[in-house]
Amino acid sequence: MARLGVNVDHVATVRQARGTSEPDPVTAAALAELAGAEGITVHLREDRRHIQDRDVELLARTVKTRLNLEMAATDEMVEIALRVKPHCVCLVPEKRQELTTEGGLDVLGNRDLLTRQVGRLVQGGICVSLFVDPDRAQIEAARQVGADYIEIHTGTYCEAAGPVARQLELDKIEAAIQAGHQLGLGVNAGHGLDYRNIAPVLALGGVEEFNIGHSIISRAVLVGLERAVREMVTLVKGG
Ligand SMILES: CC(=O)[C@@H](O)[C@H](O)COP(=O)(O)O
Ligand SMILES: NCC(=O)COP(=O)(O)O
Repeated sequence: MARLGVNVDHVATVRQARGTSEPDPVTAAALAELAGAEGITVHLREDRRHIQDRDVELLARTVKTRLNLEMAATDEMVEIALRVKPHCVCLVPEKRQELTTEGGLDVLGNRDLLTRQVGRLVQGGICVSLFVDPDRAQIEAARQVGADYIEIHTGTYCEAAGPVARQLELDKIEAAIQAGHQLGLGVNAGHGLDYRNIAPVLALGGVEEFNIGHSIISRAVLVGLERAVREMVTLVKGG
């Protein structure tokens, strides 16, 4: 049975919008684990737009399940990972202007860099995953550069308009899961998954961990709003 890893980046997005200390993604991670999450994911972006270094350091000490640190394959990030020792690092592409990750890593085009950075992380005892599009050539290259896992980018499937396009993307994900297994890689998946679009991907089987963030944090804001308002109404009424 697959595991759920909860990405708490967007708890930090709300905190950073005010520059205060709340809501704290470290507290959110603990609540996610209490609710049954079997992993916590954070993306420490080079521009520090949401998750901060302090979050990663505290999460590395407090997460009781598995901490999956998403990051670019830069020297700065590899040095942070080697110091804080998350259970797993997922190397992802980053562009300064993007709103969120727009695709998988070009492993084929960055073999030398990735071989070096994956090697440093593996030597440091950290399991390494590469965030890739569902593309056999990229998955083979992930194996060649020494990754333990791939995380299949599901964003294109999630955004596909109409059943034909969506089925096409689902077929690519199915082939990618098979390719990963044939090559002896662990297979995770994520990006853009929500309460509706996850079912067909789950039905494919073969995915060890789903990393999901935006849809869970968005839903938490709405399902938690009524209670939060009631608590403030009680205070305002002097209750
Ligand atoms: C790699 C991936 O698919 C996501 O975790 C993404 O990197 C999240 O980044 P944002 O939270 O900044 O959208
Ligand atoms: N790696 C995918 C992830 O961590 C969560 O992505 P999203 O659900 O926030 O799109």
